[in-house]
Amino acid sequence: MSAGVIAKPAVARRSGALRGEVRIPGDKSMSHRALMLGGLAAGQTRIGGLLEGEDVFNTARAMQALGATVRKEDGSWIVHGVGNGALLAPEAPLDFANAGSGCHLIMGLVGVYDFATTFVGDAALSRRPMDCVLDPLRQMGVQVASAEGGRLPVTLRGPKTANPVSYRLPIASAEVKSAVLLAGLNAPGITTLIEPVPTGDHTERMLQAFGANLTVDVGAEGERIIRLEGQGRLTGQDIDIPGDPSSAAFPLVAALLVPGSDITLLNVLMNPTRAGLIVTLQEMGGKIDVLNARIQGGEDVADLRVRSSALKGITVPEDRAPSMIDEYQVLAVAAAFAEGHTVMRGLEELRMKESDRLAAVLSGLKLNGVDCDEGPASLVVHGRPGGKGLGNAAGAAVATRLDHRVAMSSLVMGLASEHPVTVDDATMIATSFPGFMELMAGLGATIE
Ligand SMILES: O=C(O)C1=C[C@@H](OP(=O)(O)O)[C@@H](O)[C@H](O)C1
Ligand SMILES: C=C(OP(=O)(O)O)C(=O)O
Repeated sequence: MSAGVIAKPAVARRSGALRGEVRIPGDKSMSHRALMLGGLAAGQTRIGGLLEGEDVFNTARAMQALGATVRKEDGSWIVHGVGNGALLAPEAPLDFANAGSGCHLIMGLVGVYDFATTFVGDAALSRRPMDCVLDPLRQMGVQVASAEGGRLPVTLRGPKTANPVSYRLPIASAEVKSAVLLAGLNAPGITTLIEPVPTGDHTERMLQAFGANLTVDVGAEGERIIRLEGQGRLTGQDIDIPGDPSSAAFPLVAALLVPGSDITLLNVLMNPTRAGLIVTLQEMGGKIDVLNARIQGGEDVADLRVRSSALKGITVPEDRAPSMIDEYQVLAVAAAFAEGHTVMRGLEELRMKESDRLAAVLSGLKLNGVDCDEGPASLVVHGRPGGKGLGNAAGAAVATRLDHRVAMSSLVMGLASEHPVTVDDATMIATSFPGFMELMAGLGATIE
């Protein structure tokens, strides 16, 4: 719950078959980047399909504080940028509330400028260590002042001229990669980023679309080597943002679990660096048909027909984690209804999100009768097909810990469990999926 907002509990009950066709709201990762690059580029950027969620609005406000103008006109968002290298010093701290991606990326974007910028956030964001981004920025010559453990509030002041670095990502994180690349935009010469395991590539794609000189090569050990020439010209673009696969995940898993369901999710981003959940659920026996596969604005997009399915537990390949990092909680819910065990490994990053998501998912599942085990970076779920005995008949509520995805995945679980599933607070859902309740109700889900 953000400061000043009253907690709103919610309860999901076993539903009849889910039916219908729905459009998924815009991709959050692309929405952040479109506002940032639009605000930086010279001229006008028009964004269609922007996610109108709290996280994205905080990025829009930050870009305004840095000199861009942002307004809505005829259903699209119009951004006028300042030109690469010409961001203005903000007059007040930039408040990112719950949004890690907005905060991490803008630390890179503006942290290398020769003025002070302060970053603040809500209790969940203030708990998240920022060193993953602060370390490479220090190497670029940025002075960092932070609360203990590299936490918010953080103040950054760039040098007169930033050093372009060659940086090997120590963790598989699209946010860290993007922060370094965005910082490289304001450093003379070539910034090189070496990525041992591929992560979400929206920053690379969008930088190229805005005119940056950016190349991607594959090294001898299969690593991606990204080179960006700093201080080049960026020019405003027209961008159409497809639906967010991380949001599509909730109605998708609900339809797999609720008997008799048959739904279609329209306009879903299918970029392979983001589509790990769909592949995993198909391997578990999920009936997911990829329809009308097409390229839209340089990205793979498709419609997904999803029918209820008898799922089987699998071992999820560890190297798939970056392509479904935000989807493990709802995958754990799917696994709770699958025959056999589902093993998920390589999840250390999950402890650094809005909540310690491994701990949160484990306690939510246990509260609702699921048999599961947690390791330092792993989760094993022992499924119960049909959901018999799952849910919490006494109405005990899952603690959502300021985490939108804990709230949504728990509610999905309640739609197929024998007993209801209750969450203590659904307000955070507005950060990434403001129309979640209405969309689910439109498909026939019973969530109050
Ligand atoms: O690049 C992005 O927009 C994101 C990358 C992921 O974070 P990490 O790269 O830190 O794992 C993901 O969890 C987050 O929701 C969005
Ligand atoms: C981790 C997430 O986002 P962020 O890092 O932007 O807070 C998320 O949306 O699940």
